Amino acid sequence: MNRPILFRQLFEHLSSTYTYILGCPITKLAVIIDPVIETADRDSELIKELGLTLTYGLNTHVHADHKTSTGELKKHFPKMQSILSEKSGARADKYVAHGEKIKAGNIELEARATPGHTNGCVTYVNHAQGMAFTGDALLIRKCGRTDFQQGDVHLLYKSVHEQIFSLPDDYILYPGHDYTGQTCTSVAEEKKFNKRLAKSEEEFVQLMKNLNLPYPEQIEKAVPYNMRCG
Ligand SMILES: N[C@@H](CCC(=O)N[C@@H](CSS)C(=O)NCC(=O)O)C(=O)O
Ligand SMILES: [Fe+2]
Repeated sequence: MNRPILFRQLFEHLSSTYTYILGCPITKLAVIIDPVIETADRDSELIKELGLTLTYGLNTHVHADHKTSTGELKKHFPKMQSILSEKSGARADKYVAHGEKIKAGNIELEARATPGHTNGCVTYVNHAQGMAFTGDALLIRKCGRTDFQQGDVHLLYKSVHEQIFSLPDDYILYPGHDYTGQTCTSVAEEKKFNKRLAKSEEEFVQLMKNLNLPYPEQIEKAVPYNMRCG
């Protein structure tokens, strides 16, 4: 019998960040995606309760709105290695390139480079379960902003259309944040209903120019911390 993977979606309310745990039921090896410093103890306790050991701590990008807990989690799981894109320019134990596979027992994630929100953004795709972890490249019905950290509106449009919308329609997409209480979406839904990316590139560029969002409250502290502590 193919036993289902262990999967948890966790929320950190100060930055509205989602953290994901994926564990192999046989080897008990696990990965965590986008863990947050404020919830490091909660996450490590849950991982231990599930009988799992962390192999990798993945960041989808260098976050601007919160500090990552990949450094902190190494205190609980000394063999854990942090992972970031080779394009991020930040410190990490291991760098991933486009197309590279990350394995922990029967968990396998394909790293797809999805730059545009930052130049080091990665979407991690679990083909066996039909799931993708998009970080801030794609949020439910919207997307990450492109007005700091080497943001590039044209590149984001290309990344999402070529690397995320090209996945099978029924793949479930798990975002880096949600500010409206939603948890996940699907490729089919976002191709049809995304308020920014379902539009033409020209319309998308205009929309993104006029977002007028205030900078994240923690940006001054979070970016330098995440550059050296992944
Ligand atoms: N108010 C929040 C920050 C909100 C924000 O800017 N979110 C980012 C993702 S975190 S880098 C974003 O890209 N948002 C796009 C959007 O349309 O909401 C805070 O102060 O932390
Ligand atoms: Fe971000």
